[in-house]
Amino acid sequence: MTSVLDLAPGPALPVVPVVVIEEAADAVPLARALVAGGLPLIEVTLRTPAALDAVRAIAAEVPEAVVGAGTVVSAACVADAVGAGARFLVSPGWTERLLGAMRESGVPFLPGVSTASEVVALVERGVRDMKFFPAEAAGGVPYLKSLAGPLPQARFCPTGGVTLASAPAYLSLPNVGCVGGTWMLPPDALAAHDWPRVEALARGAAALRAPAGTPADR
Ligand SMILES: O=C(O)C(=O)C[C@H](O)[C@H](O)COP(=O)(O)O
Repeated sequence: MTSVLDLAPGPALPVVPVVVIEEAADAVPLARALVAGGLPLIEVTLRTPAALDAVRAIAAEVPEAVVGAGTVVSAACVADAVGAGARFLVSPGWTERLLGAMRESGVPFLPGVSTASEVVALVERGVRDMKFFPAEAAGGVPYLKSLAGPLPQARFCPTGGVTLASAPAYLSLPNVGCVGGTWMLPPDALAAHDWPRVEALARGAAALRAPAGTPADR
């Protein structure tokens, strides 16, 4: 199956913006700002009542975006997200049941891990791409560096506490395909509908170099 990391058109993307949306009406202008800034792969977290409507609106009205769902923590979330038009799924963790539902959904998925045993268990189940969450709190760059030795087959999207300043160190690691974060979507900019600011922050994130050797570079 296609990896989430390979979904966006064009060159490999260094950053997946993670959206926490309060107002579904903001979804389309927000997605357009992210796309204009160069971040077409958009993860909408299912944390707010507006999330599914936001996924639906972006899927219907922003064809340049590849919208997915985050905070997918149950089989019901998988069904809701795919039903709303999510083209990929991201979870902060995983269970056998959730992994089964994500596999059956037919769309690419990134299950979350924060320990070596969880990585081994996913590799054992044929999953190579995973979210490393919560990246900073779980050990950050040194932790991922340590995993690359014994588990080089796993490729990570570190998310959780990652910033514009810390992203380059992650992106320089051989086992990092991209990073996820919310820093290009400050709550005050969203509340003020300051889409030019979101676009500018997205542009800064998109300008971070995608790691060499990510699929689009091969
Ligand atoms: O909701 C989810 O599914 C999550 O796993 C958590 C998010 O990926 C992080 O909360 C990212 O947020 P920042 O730390 O602000 O970059």
